[in-house]
Amino acid sequence: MDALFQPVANLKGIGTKRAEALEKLGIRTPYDLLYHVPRGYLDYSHPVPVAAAPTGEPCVIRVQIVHKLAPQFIRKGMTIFKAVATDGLNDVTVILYNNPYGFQALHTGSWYRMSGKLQGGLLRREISAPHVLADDSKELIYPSYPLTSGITMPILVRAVKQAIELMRQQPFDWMPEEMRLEHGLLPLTAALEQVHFPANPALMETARRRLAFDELLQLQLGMLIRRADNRRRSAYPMRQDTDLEPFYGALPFTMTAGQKHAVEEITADLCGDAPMNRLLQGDVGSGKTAVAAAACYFAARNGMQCALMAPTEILAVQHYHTMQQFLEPLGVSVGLLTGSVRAKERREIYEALADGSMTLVVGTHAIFQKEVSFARLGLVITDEQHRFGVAQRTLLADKGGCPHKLVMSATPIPRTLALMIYGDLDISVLKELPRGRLPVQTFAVTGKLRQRAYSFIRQQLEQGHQGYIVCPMIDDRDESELQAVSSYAESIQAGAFSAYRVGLLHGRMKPAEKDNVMTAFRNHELDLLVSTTVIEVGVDVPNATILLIENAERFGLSQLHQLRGRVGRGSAQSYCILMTDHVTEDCRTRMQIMSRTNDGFQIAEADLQLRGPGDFFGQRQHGLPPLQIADLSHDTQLLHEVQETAKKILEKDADLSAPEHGALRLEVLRLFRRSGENGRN
Ligand SMILES: Nc1ncnc2c1ncn2[C@@H]1O[C@H](COP(=O)(O)OP(=O)(O)OP(=O)(O)O)[C@@H](O)[C@H]1O
Repeated sequence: MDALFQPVANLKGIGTKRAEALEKLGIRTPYDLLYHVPRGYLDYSHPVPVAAAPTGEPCVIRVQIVHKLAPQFIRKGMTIFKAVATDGLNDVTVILYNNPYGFQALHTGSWYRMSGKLQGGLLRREISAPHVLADDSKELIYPSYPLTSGITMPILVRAVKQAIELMRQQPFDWMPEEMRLEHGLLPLTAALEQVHFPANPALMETARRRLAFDELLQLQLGMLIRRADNRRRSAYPMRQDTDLEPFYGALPFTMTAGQKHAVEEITADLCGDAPMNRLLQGDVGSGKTAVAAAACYFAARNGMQCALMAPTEILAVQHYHTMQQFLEPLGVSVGLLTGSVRAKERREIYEALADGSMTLVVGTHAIFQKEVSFARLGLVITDEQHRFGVAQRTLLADKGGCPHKLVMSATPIPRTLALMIYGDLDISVLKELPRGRLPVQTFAVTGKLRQRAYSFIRQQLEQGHQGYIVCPMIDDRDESELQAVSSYAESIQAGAFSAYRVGLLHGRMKPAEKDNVMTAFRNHELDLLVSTTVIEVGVDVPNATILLIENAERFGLSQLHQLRGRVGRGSAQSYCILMTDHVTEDCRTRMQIMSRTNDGFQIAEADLQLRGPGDFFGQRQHGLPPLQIADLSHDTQLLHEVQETAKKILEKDADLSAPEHGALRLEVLRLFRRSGENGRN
């Protein structure tokens, strides 16, 4: 078993240079190679006759080399090698580019299977740069691996075969047989072998299932252990009898039962000995900010300072105003710390935070600066939505020993998935929206109806409401796109909306300019705001009742839902118009889903199905180790089984310290090490 964990350079055909290249793929040992699973497979088992091969489509043919032509030297760096082959009935020309070794390996008179795309007419068919396999090969399904420069497919295949051989000599499996049989899983050695060189497609699936099970189980265990670790730390416990009534009494509305319940869960955590690590999940507009404010008030009454981090200046300013409105009348001092706060004010805030005279600071990543120190930081609130990296969160947490942490997210995700992704957090969910909210009515229309849509918007503005028009920009730095959005705003101001006050907001504006526009919109000095997606997260102007999204096809479902959440935040009926001339099936499906439901959970689930978890989570830094085999959106059944298993394992052995869990523990560490960070602390 030892050789499996020695440097990969020891394998035949690898050496130091290739070992360095493999390191780029995260491969250091033969064991790592075993987990470098194929991205796909080339299945040579069903060749078709040359005459029946569809032009330009991937297929496999079985041919004999008839004769090889002289190489054609085209220019420096380009030599073409050709051979004529036949399947017994029809000829096909095999073409290789700059591949003398591949050409040498083809022998006249021998039979091969070739995978590629056929081109040319019926009389002169060609196959360019095919993957080639000797016809008498025992393995007909071949792996196709992610590669890196200096490592070709044959090199990797040869190395993987050696790694498999090493594992075969001394098979091992961390999973007890009983568990394996209970879940119908292959032994580890067989699974690793079959995932690389499957005897048939069914076995490949079974092998993947075993490895996906392992991966998910290790992820789940890692998250749960981290949660348990967190519980063992000690935090400053707050007083249970802290009176929240003054806060509730000063709120301009009555909290929903859901909000109150979330506040209870949070304050119970704050009174515990261990630091809180909680996710507050709620659909768009569900009132998470008020819950966060209650938590800040509670901490403040206990003499602790709080930090609330927003992703953009616009949101930081908005949260700052909200917190001021809710908390300052109750004697809680609130400060704003963003990149555009002037140096003098900033210094004052630094001082006030350091000497403890300021209780709550709201800001962007400006809060991370090393000049910022707190007298007694007790609570840190961030928004998962806000794409703070784990590293940044850690930085802030470091500023105050072991503060309580609350993460807010407006992306409702299915429960099994949440248990996995946020396995290290406790979860509070806001299920209902504040009373009196009406679902946003949503329509998908084509550009032909633009004038009607504008007239509909005018009706809303006429009634004293406000509206947004969102113009997507692919690239914020692209001058011509920026120009297009600006001209759009100018042209509607001069035309369809000449009787109204139109504002423009885009990502390239200076923070102070953005702030001015948002303030004007909030104060109803503007009726209509043309905006790029900077309004996407969290902007809260309840008087806005109409939203038009141009080129709606450019957005994924979750993003459309976020955008739509900018209206329907008051008691008036709100509307969302999705404008698109796109007619693809996928786009139509998205528009239909949006028109049909306002339920964030349903939308998130549909989004997950349509795009897969990679895109769904997008650039958001959720701090999860990258999964190589399992697919969080499709392996739902497996997720259930894994969660049950993880629970059972930890009930008996909370930190996997029992000797029989030694190997499993190593695997968990390996998985988390792959993510390059120590996670969500
Ligand atoms: N219980 C309530 N009753 C009435 N209005 C409420 C209540 N709670 C919050 N609101 C108001 O609802 C609006 C939305 O609240 P908030 O901005 O906290 O939503 P959110 O959950 O942060 O949404 P998003 O994820 O879209 O930012 C705000 O204008 C807020 O003042």
